[in-house]
Amino acid sequence: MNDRPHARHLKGPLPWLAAALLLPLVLGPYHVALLGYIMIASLVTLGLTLLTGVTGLVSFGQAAFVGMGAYTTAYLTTGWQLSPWLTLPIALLLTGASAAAIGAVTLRMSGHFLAIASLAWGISLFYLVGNLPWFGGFNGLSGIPPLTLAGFDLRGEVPMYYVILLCAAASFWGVLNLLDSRIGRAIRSIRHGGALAESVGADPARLKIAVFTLAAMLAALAGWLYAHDQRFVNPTPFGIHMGIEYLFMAVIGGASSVWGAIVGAVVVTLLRQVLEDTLPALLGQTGNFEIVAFGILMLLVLQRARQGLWPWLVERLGVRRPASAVAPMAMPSIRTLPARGEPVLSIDGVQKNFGGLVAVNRLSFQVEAGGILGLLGPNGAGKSTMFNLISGVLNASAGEIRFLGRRIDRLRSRAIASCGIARTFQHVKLVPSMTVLENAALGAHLRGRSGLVRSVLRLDRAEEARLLAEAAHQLERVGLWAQRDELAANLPLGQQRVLEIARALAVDPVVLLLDEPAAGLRYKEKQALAGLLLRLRDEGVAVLLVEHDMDFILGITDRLVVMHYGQKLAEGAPRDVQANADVQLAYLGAE
Ligand SMILES: Nc1ncnc2c1ncn2[C@@H]1O[C@H](COP(=O)(O)OP(=O)(O)OP(=O)(O)O)[C@@H](O)[C@H]1O
Repeated sequence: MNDRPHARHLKGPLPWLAAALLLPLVLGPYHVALLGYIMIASLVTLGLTLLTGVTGLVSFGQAAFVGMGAYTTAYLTTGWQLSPWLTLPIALLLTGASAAAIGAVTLRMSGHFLAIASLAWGISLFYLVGNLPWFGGFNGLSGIPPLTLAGFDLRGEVPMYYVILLCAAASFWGVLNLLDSRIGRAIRSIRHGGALAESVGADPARLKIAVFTLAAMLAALAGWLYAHDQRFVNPTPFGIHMGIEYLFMAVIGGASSVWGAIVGAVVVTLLRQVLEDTLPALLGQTGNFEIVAFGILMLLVLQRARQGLWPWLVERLGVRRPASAVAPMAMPSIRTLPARGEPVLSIDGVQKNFGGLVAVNRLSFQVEAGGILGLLGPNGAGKSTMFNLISGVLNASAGEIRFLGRRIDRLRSRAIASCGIARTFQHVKLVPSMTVLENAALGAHLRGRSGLVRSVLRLDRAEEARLLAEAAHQLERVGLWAQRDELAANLPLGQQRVLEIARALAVDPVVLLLDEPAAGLRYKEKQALAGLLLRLRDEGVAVLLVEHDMDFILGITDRLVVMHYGQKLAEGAPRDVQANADVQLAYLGAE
């Protein structure tokens, strides 16, 4: 893909930043002020990009957080005469803390429940501020002091433009850094189901709250800038209609892309300006007719460019990411593998009921270090349920599961991953918008330590290079090195399964749980996979395999457990199990 003749690469944001620095030299005060306003809006939209486009959480309430930032500084600078530079961290912390509290309650909800909750907090904060006398009610607060720096008064369009530009550039830089980090990859995986993030040891619930808090803090920064730019605040610009307009900006610009935040803010703000100026004259009466035009634009974008204008433009121009400059290098292992033959997983009388259905019925078996155990059974026998019980996606109704003697059947998936139990999924779970390399690096999540702040400030680069080198090593190991810069969505299904194995190997597993890894692979690819699994076995890794391909499973497993209606029908060496009359009747006979 990257060597397509017409492929162009993004030059990076520096030329744009240079242009933005020079614009006030050629534009008049009105347009400089308009640009400042657009950049303030793009800060809120940037937060929404993180929240909605990247993490998949819809919020109509972002304008309320803008208001929180604006009112905090308005109140403290006019009522308490605090310096605006002091009110900035106060506004950020207060809004961040409120968002964390709101997020802890509402982010458990998903889908439309969260969107409805965001409407609720957006509306309540609007009326709360409007009705509190010390915030000036619906008349608002005026006399907000201008920003000053080393004795210089920064009032006026041009000085404020540069302050806003500095804040916006720093925020975009921080968010880009975050998305290009260990934490960023985990955040990007969340919208594809918490099970994926948990399977590599990340905590989706905490990450969601962190993203929500960060988005609210970006909105608060926008509010602080707005208050000192306008020097007057009232509740109107922070109402629910603005919350919806910010969401329009994110979706129209392209909610999954950071640069879409700017495109959306530019398009919606300019369009509103033009429509507000022209529509009353055209229609002969005043009213919020621009909302109708936004609605139509939104429909057009959703019809023609569902991902938003920026991704649409990138695709049309054939812009490609530059190739990754990473060399494969394995990280030191974080665990010592148990001695060959030692039982690592002990399943003891495990049962799982779904209402009246017993999907797994008092099943017992062991998985040993340096061995490949195949779990067989006809459709509906309970194999995937057993997988999900071991990996912590489901809790057992009865029985015990032990890993190296320690009970794990009450642990969550991420705790199980941190023990060194890595898995793939029957229905492939990848982050389609991330490259093959990034998807593999997701598996190395627990092998890094850098948190959100270090990632935002780009202090994680040395660790990040090690994680990517490890991911590259695993891609080389499974035969996907050549595809490292390809988007995961562009791989054929068989290779997507192999990529899941690379991601699982990056966990540095003691046990590898593979759910139908050979499904969709061609003959040669199956042979390569068999070779890889045998090498892993020889290195001492324990492999538990669910597979329907008989030749594949008979060729590589040391032992087989056959399930039927949730129960164990047979266990033993592959050839013995194959010859077992009960198995032939129940399963092999049906082949
Ligand atoms: N979450 C669930 N709720 C209710 N029933 C379920 C659930 N998950 C699985 N089952 C049922 O449990 C039984 C075992 O399903 P499971 O998916 O574990 O079988 P399997 O052996 O993996 O089958 P396949 O090879 O088709 O994937 C089936 O009857 C299935 O319908």
